[in-house]
Amino acid sequence: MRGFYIGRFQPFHNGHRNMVEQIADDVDELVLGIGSADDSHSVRNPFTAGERIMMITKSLVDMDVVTYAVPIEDLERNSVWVSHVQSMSPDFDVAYSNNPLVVQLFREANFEVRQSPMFNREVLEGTEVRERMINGGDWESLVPEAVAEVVDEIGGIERIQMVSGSDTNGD
Ligand SMILES: Nc1ncnc2c1ncn2[C@@H]1O[C@H](COP(=O)(O)OP(=O)(O)OP(=O)(O)O)[C@@H](O)[C@H]1O
Ligand SMILES: NC(=O)c1ccc[n+]([C@@H]2O[C@H](COP(=O)(O)O)[C@@H](O)[C@H]2O)c1
Repeated sequence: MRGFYIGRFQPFHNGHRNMVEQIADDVDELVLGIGSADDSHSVRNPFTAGERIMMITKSLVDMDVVTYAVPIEDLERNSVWVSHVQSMSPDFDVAYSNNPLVVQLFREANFEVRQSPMFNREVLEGTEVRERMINGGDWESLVPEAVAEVVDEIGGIERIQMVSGSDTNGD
């Protein structure tokens, strides 16, 4: 059985990793859809699709499940978004999400959707990780070690601090 789990993963954090560990109990293979793949260099979406692929691939290298990271660009039309996802992804049997719009769109397209509890959501939230990156807080403890290494390699902290200080970051 193959599952599909979409997120923006800006960045991939320990809540996402916990969700993948739980999903791995259900499926043999998992597609990770990298949502808003066309967006980067903004406060909400600082990292490119390619950078997020590196974070995810390196964070999941020890997992006993075959994973595929597939970039999915945003569309103006929610009504055809699931078809768009299917056009970019390997076939899948079940979709995983805790995002109400994503759940609704997949259910309307007759997919089975599974949700999970939120893990330590007070801190395991992309917005919190990005705020700590901007403010010089401890963001490393909220992400897999591999993500911290990728952020370092790409100069991610310098970038997010730069776009947060700009008035053209779209946020
Ligand atoms: N701590 C968590 N535990 C379980 N699921 C999570 C957790 N954080 C995010 N998710 C789920 O993972 C999916 C992708 O989330 P997303 O990439 O938007 O992260 P986020 O932490 O919600 O980020 P942001 O604050 O940037 O919106 C969504 O279905 C979201 O509900
Ligand atoms: N019309 C669309 O393009 C559409 C609809 C629903 C979700 N999405 C994307 O799916 C992803 C969902 O991930 P999150 O749960 O991280 O918000 C986001 O990148 C979001 O933009 C896009």
